[in-house]
Amino acid sequence: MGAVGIVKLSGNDSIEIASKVCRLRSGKEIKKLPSFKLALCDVIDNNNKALDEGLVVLMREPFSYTRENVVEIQVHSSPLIIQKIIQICINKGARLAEPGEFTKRAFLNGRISLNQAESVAEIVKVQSEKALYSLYKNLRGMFGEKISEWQKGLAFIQAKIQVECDFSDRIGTTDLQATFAKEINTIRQNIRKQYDRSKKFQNLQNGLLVVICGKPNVGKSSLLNAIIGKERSIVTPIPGTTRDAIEELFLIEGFPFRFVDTAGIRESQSYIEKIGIDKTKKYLEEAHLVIVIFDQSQEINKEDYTLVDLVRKKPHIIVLNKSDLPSKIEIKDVNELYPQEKIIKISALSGKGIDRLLDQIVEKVQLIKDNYDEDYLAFNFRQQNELFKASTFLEQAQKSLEEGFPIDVVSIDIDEALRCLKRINGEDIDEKVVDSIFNNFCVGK
Ligand SMILES: Nc1nc2c(c(=O)[nH]1)N(C=O)[C@@H](CNc1ccc(C(=O)N[C@@H](CCC(=O)O)C(=O)O)cc1)CN2
Ligand SMILES: Nc1nc2c(ncn2[C@@H]2O[C@H](COP(=O)(O)OP(=O)(O)OP(=O)(O)O)[C@@H](O)[C@H]2O)c(=O)[nH]1
Ligand SMILES: [Mg+2]
Repeated sequence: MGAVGIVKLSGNDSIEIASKVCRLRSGKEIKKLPSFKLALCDVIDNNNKALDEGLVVLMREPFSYTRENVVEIQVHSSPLIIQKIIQICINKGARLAEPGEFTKRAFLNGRISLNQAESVAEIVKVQSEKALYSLYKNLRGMFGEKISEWQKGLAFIQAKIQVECDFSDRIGTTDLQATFAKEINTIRQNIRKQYDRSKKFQNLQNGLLVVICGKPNVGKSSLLNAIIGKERSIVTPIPGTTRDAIEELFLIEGFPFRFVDTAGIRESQSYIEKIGIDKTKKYLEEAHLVIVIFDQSQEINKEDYTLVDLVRKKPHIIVLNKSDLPSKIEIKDVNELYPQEKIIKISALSGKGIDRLLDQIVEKVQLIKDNYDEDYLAFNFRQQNELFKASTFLEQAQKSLEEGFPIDVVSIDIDEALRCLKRINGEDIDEKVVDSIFNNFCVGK
């Protein structure tokens, strides 16, 4: 396997510009090439001198990425060659694409919705395998389909409410109003569920924070190194070695985890060590999961106890390290501190038990295995916010119905909710918002 470099041109003049840059080996004219058929060519500079051989392909409007005429020139992927070709294309009348411009055109020309376009931006920076499969579904418009389904449902309820409003002057709660309220609630719950899943997923996407803590010298840094498989954190027999928190990203079963090795917690006189310990406490507050380590070759002492309160409210895993040394801790003593916790024996030094610990981490972060189904999601704050607003408007509509408010009031809230859903797909949206979305893309997308 290998990689090639591609220079992509889109727009009315793209075929003409490409004809001046590429000379087909067959001697034929580029503009006569059929779409989607590669042809061998020489790339020529401003003096008609060939600088590389390449393959060229036309994708004629409207059947292209942007729905405009697109030409791609595939060459050897040397930055110098690519740079030169770009310069030659500019001399022949092309200009550099703005960040996200190809995808923006695909959106403006109606090939994809805004939420599909946004998934392209996410795809290029994807960190976890799981996210990849979800993003593919967004890219293929499955989230958009779901939104349309909700829109249709709401529009239908809206119409039924209007009919009711025109032909009856009943005010006050009726069976019919209760039915409408129930129907709205069903859609609201689906929207809310999608919002919650999306938020949860964002946590996964950013990497779940797993904080390793324990008193000094128990083997926290050794454990971090053992998990990630490299000597990232300094290990010495001197208690108080780690001062600053050390963070490393590591994938388990396709999900990113941010593992943090922290300064050992103890009463310290050292100014620097105190700063480190404060940082540990901050990390503990943010942690999604805490790994508490004991050194089972030493008896439990009061420093171990100080940790109990700090991690009580967090999901945690208890680890007895240095299992290769004679044991001085009874499991039942640790159980007294952390009732109901399964205790895992490991040796960070030999690596024994680390796999079991990783399994336990995945199990502990339950949402990964159980609640995650590789489905389409709202991937960014903009989309999540629209879902949240839509569900709030529907809650309001439902309440108004249940409390017998005039039908117009209900109608306004449903309209607002519909508008939120529309904006996710990019309808009815401010041009400035569209610009700011695409400005955050990288060039070439
Ligand atoms: N060489 C190359 N590879 C690439 C891209 C590209 O632009 N060029 N893409 C850039 O992101 C992605 C692929 N996405 C694409 C999506 C649609 C079309 C396209 O031409 N669609 C037409 C034709 C469909 C057909 O013939 O089946 C269409 O939808 O009408 C091209 C690329 C990833 N790989
Ligand atoms: N025998 C044995 N020694 C270990 C094991 N894990 C760590 N050690 C040793 O214990 C000492 C302390 O290890 P570290 O990983 O630096 O401990 P720490 O918890 O990060 O210590 P501080 O950063 O000082 O809080 C080092 O000498 C390690 O080699 C183990 O599983 N078995
Ligand atoms: Mg350390």
